[in-house]
Amino acid sequence: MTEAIKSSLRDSKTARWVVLILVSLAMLTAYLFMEILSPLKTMVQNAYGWDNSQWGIVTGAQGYLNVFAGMLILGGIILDKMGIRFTAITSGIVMLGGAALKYYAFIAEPGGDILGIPSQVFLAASGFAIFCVGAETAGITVSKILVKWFKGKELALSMGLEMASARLGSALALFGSPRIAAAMDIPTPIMFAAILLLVGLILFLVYAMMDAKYDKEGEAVASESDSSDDFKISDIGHIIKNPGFWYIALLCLLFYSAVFPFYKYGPDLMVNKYGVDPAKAGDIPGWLPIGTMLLTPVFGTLYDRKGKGASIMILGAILLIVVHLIYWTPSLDTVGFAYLAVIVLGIGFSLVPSAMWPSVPKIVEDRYLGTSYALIFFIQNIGLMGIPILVGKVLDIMNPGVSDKLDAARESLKAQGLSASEVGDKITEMRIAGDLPNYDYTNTWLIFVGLTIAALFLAIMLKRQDKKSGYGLEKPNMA
Ligand SMILES: C[C@H](NC(=O)[C@@H](N)CCCCN)C(=O)O
Repeated sequence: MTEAIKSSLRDSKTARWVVLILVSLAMLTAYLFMEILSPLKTMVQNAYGWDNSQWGIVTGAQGYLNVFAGMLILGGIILDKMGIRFTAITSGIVMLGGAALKYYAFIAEPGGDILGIPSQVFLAASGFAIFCVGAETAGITVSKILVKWFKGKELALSMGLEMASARLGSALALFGSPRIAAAMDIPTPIMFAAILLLVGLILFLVYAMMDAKYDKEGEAVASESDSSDDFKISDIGHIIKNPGFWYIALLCLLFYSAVFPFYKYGPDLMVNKYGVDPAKAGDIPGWLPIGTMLLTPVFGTLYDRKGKGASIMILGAILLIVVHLIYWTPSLDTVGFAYLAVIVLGIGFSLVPSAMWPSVPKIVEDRYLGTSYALIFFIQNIGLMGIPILVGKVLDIMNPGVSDKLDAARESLKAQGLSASEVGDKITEMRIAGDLPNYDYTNTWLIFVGLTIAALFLAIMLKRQDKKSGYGLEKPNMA
């Protein structure tokens, strides 16, 4: 009888799936906020006069605290020391705090400079940097939650479904945000997304109650004492001596740098190169997360059953080169090509992660797994920070005078007493009519082409190292 009560929660399929729904929806809200501003680049620039470098400062803020202040590593240590409940709730609060600051930057439109950066840009970047500390920590916490509840059961499936839910969050932001901004104003979608983060925090609180019950039932002792997912500073020395770790970490950096920053610049590319209406700027890039939701589990199953992990990563990198070459080629400027490229990107962005993440346990020993994932995310964040900044800077350099012309038009409209939203709408109209210039992305897009070529090179090196070290990347995961 006592045994039956003890094991009731963990063995309850319903409880497990309730946990999965709670944390998946919480991650949906996190990924939704992560991309809420991405499809608004054209509108934000038209309304507030940010140049591309300033856009890069805000969208690259993902890594300021996670990389420079080592918050991702600290998040791993906090998770290890303070446990799942504390870290889940704290990360929810941190995300909400960062989101509130970002919203304030847009609603208050503060004037003046902070550290030589326009106050609005500085506060929006600070809010996003804080939010991303919470979001990355929430990501590693949710993985640990799923291991706790699903280990030995439907673990891979639960992880796939949680990832699909997160991708749905990105898609909702890309499709919904510009429509809401066009119908209302720019701060409104940010406010909605912040309110959803509050819902995400409530979901984490509900989860914490279930988790406390689970632990009370005593079953958790075994799983909590399984320290394979814990972050340990002492492990770092062992991990970085492994060449396979470096290949996969750098591949992750290059690969994700060619994809996630696409969310930040792709919608504006659609407006400037393909003539898409800014209120629908996220529609074409929005098919990327939808495609990956469906395809990642398919390719994951393929890898589980048939193997060929290193080859899958090589194929994924080749597809990414094709995609970015299509976006780069000036003559391929009809919407059909934009859709074609995003479909191929969806296949590539499903292939690589479905092989990359399950390959890590083949390269590093189980006891170093938690630390390895945190380190890979840390290295990945360097790219997620650096690439948006670089793309913004290069875009400004490659388009001399464009921001100045937009600024001059904005100033004269402001002088007529129009609000930021009204100025934005007018500038948009003038750009569509050809009275004001658009940005030419051609040379700038070579950054993405270069990243994908480097990713292909690393994927080939990883396959060679696999042959040498016998990681078994080409072997199926299932016996
Ligand atoms: C699993 C993986 N997640 C990450 O790579 C996170 N470190 C970064 C998420 C940033 C989202 N803009 C993924 O989402 O594939």
